[in-house]
Amino acid sequence: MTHVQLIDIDKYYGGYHALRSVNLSVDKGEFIVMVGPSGCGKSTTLKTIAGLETISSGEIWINGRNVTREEPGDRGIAMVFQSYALYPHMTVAENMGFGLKMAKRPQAEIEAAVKRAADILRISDQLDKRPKQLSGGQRQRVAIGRAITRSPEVFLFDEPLSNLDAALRTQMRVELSTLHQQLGSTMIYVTHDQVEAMTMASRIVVFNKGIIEQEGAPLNLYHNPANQFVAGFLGAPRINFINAKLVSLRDGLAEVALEGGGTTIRVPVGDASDIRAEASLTLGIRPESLKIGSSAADAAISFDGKVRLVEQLGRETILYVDAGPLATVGSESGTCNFTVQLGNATGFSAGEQIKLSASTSSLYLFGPDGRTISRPKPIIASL
Ligand SMILES: Nc1ncnc2c1ncn2[C@@H]1O[C@H](COP(=O)(O)OP(=O)(O)OP(=O)(O)O)[C@@H](O)[C@H]1O
Repeated sequence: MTHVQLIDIDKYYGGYHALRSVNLSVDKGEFIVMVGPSGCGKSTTLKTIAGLETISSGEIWINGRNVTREEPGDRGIAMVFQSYALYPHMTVAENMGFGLKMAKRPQAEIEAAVKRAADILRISDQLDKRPKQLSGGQRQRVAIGRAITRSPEVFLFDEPLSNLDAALRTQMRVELSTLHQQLGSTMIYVTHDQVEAMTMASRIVVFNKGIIEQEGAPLNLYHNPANQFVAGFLGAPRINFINAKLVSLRDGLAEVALEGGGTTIRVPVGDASDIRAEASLTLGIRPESLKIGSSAADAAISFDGKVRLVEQLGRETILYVDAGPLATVGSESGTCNFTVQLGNATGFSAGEQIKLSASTSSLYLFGPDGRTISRPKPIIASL
């Protein structure tokens, strides 16, 4: 059942067009995570749902009701911000019960709601403390508890974990996912953190310059990006892009010349009949698809490189490799950098010469307009 619906939302800040015809349907109980580069309109979208920003045109529906012109307090939502915005002079219990007190609910109901939320968030022993006596993680739990006590129809989260250290963030991520399972509420969540997006979302929505580029289940977006922007945005380390040119296109097979490398490869493509020879294309190779040596099965592309930096993370090893004349996109100062992600590989050192290869079945190809025209074949596990 559709729970939150944004219909053709446009938002101008003065002359600046911050949201451009945004359409989004959120089902009851979904966990939507909105991602995108800084300034792309994520927070604005969240604030328009909350009613903290008016929209220039379009409609917002929550639970079958057109709330476009309703006050924030009447929309049945609760929002948790990056800054916890707790009242310093109130106890934890008073902070958590404040919304209900303002709504003039009976004291017994407030106490029961605070107790329930505190039990869920495991802060029952902190209720008499003041915010300054709490750790960052505990404060954020109080802020979430304040949202829970109001039994909202929809939770909105604006980067709620970004002020916490890495360990606490991981813990809170698990707790928020558990909370979502327990409450079964609709949650809409903005983050810059890829891991949060990939692990918490039932659906990720990728924003760019005020539009939605693509939405879908996390792994589906990762494996089937609609375009170069989404492929470049999801994935850490980031996908490698190489400039290329279309030589010819025949029987669904594109002959593609890699710029600078003198290498020509053949890639099966989907609908690319509108693309002419000599058109500029971009080849994409995920860091985990690059193999050392020419070991990639059906190695379609292989080249020599020099290791510039080795990052050993225990579970995995990341190599940053300069690879001669090939023209990678987005690398600093015109150098050609490839990122290679290996399992826990030891024995590599800066300055070392290596050979890299990738198989045809692991390549992405993007058209002149950025649209995905070829993507890796899905791996079908043999039983
Ligand atoms: N109150 C405002 N007045 C004018 N422009 C604004 C206002 N709020 C946001 N903007 C502009 O609208 C655009 C979208 O802002 P928004 O805060 O939604 O981005 P965001 O995707 O949440 O970014 P970030 O990830 O950096 O928080 C930005 O270019 C921003 O500068």
